[in-house]
Amino acid sequence: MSGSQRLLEAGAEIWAAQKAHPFVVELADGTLDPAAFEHWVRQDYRYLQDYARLFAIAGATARDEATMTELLGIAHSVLDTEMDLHRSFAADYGISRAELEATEKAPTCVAYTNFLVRTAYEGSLAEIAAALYPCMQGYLDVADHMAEIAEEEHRYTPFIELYTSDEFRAEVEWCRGFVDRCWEAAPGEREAMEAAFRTSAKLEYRFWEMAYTQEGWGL
Ligand SMILES: Cc1ncc(CN)c(N)n1
Repeated sequence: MSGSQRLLEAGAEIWAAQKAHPFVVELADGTLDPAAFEHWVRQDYRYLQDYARLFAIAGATARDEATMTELLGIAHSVLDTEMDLHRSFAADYGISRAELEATEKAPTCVAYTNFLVRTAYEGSLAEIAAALYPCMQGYLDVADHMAEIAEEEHRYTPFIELYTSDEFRAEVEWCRGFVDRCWEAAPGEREAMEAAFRTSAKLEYRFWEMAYTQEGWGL
């Protein structure tokens, strides 16, 4: 069994919980409270800044040119294509790019981005691969599930379209191969990879919950 399959098996119950989360179900059918979605847009924008940083650091750490090219290409596509979706959703809410950039991170967003950036600086390339994998495969699987249960087009359809697009699917496919190659090349890292994968996967679940409850600091 490949490394990515092993990790996905270890995270099966977290995947199921994500697909059943009310944020996911209500986004799919278009009934999600716009305030919860606005919270997601703002927090995810701040998340993606650090997510792009994770790919950039991984790209700088990689030894071979093909891996560097791919990781730095994904960093660019996050900053460009993916964050453009957020900028256009934000514009619908009358939120400027400067306001998005100035959004204060909620506790879950702090926890998730700190974990990713810390892994980027302190972890091995194998751990970084495992930490970023749930963010890619998780969004693709959740969006595929949304596309299956969505009955008609609505205000959130561009979200489903972006995360089920051929471009995003190809990036996820590459990340899966990256995880598999790290798993094979560094057997001594497998335990650390599984721990990083599970932490990211659980934080993915918590991120839906953060947006749905419009989590703040209460201060
Ligand atoms: C929290 C989170 N995780 C993953 C993705 C997909 N890049 C995202 N936009 N936001």
